[in-house]
Amino acid sequence: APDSWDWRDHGAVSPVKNQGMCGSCWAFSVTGNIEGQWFKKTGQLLSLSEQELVDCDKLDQACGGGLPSNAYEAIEKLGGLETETDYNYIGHKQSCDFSSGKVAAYINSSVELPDNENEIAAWLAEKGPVSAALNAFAMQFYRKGVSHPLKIFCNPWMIDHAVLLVGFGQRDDVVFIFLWGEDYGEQGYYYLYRGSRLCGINKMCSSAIVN
Ligand SMILES: CCC[C@@H](/C=C/S(=O)(=O)c1ccccc1)NC(=O)[C@H](Cc1ccccc1)NC(=O)N1CCC(N2CCOCC2)CC1
Repeated sequence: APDSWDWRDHGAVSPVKNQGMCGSCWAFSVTGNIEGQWFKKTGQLLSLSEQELVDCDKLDQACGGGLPSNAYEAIEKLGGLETETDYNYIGHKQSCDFSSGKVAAYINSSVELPDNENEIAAWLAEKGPVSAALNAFAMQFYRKGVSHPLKIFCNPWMIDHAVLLVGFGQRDDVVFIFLWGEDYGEQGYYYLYRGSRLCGINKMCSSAIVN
């Protein structure tokens, strides 16, 4: 893997979004990953719909939480994702308003990444931004710089938040974590120390596959 990589420099990451008062991080994590996979396949960066998942993904619990693995399966069954413009974000669950004629991006399958941080970095640099999950405890205190919470405050077995990894290595060998709302952290980004498997960031990395 290269010493550092940042998909924001390569046009694979849409502008920072804000999920509002809805626990839809799982949907944002997955749309961000699929935006990157679609970009890699077509060269086109689309902003894809989280609201479609909140309303139509019956395997997950809308604003009450979800799992990226369920969301990939739901997207395959639905037939794909509409754009943010066609199915815009409301921030609470409504009746499903999906129309297959408006599908802008599809996926064929999904993959779980290994839990080795170097292998995750290599995969990310080659294939695109990665859906990840972690214990979000330390995030609530984060303002800027490289977060290096003590393990006792960030139990890697208490994973409760899904995010999108977009890069690594610019500073103290960190992993960039894309968050929601640009007034959060550093322009909407959270930098976590890489190399100690902090907060379980390595345990649930995944990606959609677009053939
Ligand atoms: C209330 C849900 C909050 C939401 C997103 C958090 S959040 O609100 O975006 C946020 C933003 C900033 C800091 C901290 C948290 N969290 C989730 O969706 C998390 C994300 C996650 C957790 C663990 C592994 C992978 C991904 N998922 C969850 O909360 N859930 C996962 C599935 C679970 N199902 C219950 C029924 O049986 C099947 C499983 C329901 C809860």
